[in-house]
Amino acid sequence: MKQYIDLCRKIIHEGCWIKNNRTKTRCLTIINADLEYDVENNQFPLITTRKISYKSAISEMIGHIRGYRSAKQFRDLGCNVWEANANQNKSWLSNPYRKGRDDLGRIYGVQGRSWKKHDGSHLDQLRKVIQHLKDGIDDRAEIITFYNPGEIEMGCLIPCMHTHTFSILDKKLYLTSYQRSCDVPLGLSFNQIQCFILLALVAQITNYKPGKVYHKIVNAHIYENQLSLMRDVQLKRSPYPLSKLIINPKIKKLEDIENWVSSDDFKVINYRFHGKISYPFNV
Ligand SMILES: Nc1nc(=O)c2c([nH]1)NC[C@@H]1CN(c3ccc(C(=O)N[C@@H](CCC(=O)O)C(=O)O)cc3)CN21
Ligand SMILES: O=c1ccn([C@H]2C[C@H](O)[C@@H](COP(=O)(O)O)O2)c(=O)[nH]1
Repeated sequence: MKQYIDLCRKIIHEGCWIKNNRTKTRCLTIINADLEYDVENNQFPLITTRKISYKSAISEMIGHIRGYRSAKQFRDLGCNVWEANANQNKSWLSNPYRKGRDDLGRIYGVQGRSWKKHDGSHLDQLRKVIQHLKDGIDDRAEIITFYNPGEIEMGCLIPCMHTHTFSILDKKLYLTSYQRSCDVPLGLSFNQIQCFILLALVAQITNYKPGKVYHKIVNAHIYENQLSLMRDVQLKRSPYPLSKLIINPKIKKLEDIENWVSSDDFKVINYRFHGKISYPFNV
């Protein structure tokens, strides 16, 4: 929790006001943040200074792993956070690539699971990385990237956590995750959980001990309409000790995640939290 609180304080003390054209809202912004999560010692980075819907964050990650492109698919898994980006942003609603209600376009998992190649075939980046790791291979490019500059206009949003690199060191698996843009009050509460479970899950299905996640953020911001809740409510609270995460040991392969895994396969132990805070969501 300390690193999250320090980041929020840093944005408030050192941030610059930047007008964001997409949302028409000003953001207090800093450039560069480095966070770490200790998966080896099961220090689950679930925010304690407000109640977090962690099941929704876990379901979102499962959806990206499955390559979902519709807000309905996310909803059916128990994650409602893509509804607004699919159906409320004016420029996406008039985008010719949008395939009707709930469509998100070629975002995140669509690129991760079916990157279009020059010859018309598709590349499954995640399957390649998992196969390599299982075979003990780290080619120093065990990279899954959702950022396809040639298809940006085909999605409702440019992927925020856009690249995940896995590394093997001393029989342990590490993850470095890159994020270009971070809504610290809302998005980061989810993204920390997602980085953690991505390493924990991939380590489990490739038979490695998990090590750490290194989470590298470029633009970290607090929207103007979120600032007083963060400064005067959330940051006034004292954090509780971190919780632990138990993942169903029956999850053994990628197909399990594709076919039956849900947020019910993730149990959070000892989650103590302060009351709910409803931050505004800027579409
Ligand atoms: N402005 C903005 N911020 C984001 O964090 C964000 C986007 N847009 N667009 C795409 C995704 C969607 N994400 C979101 C969107 C909403 C919540 C949110 O409203 N969270 C509530 C609880 C929601 C629930 O109960 O499921 C929260 O209080 O954390 C979280 C992540 C992260 N992303
Ligand atoms: O996983 C996510 C997804 C999105 N966000 C936030 C970061 C920004 O506030 C918006 C995206 O807006 P852009 O104008 O495309 O940067 O969503 C996040 O924090 N985490």
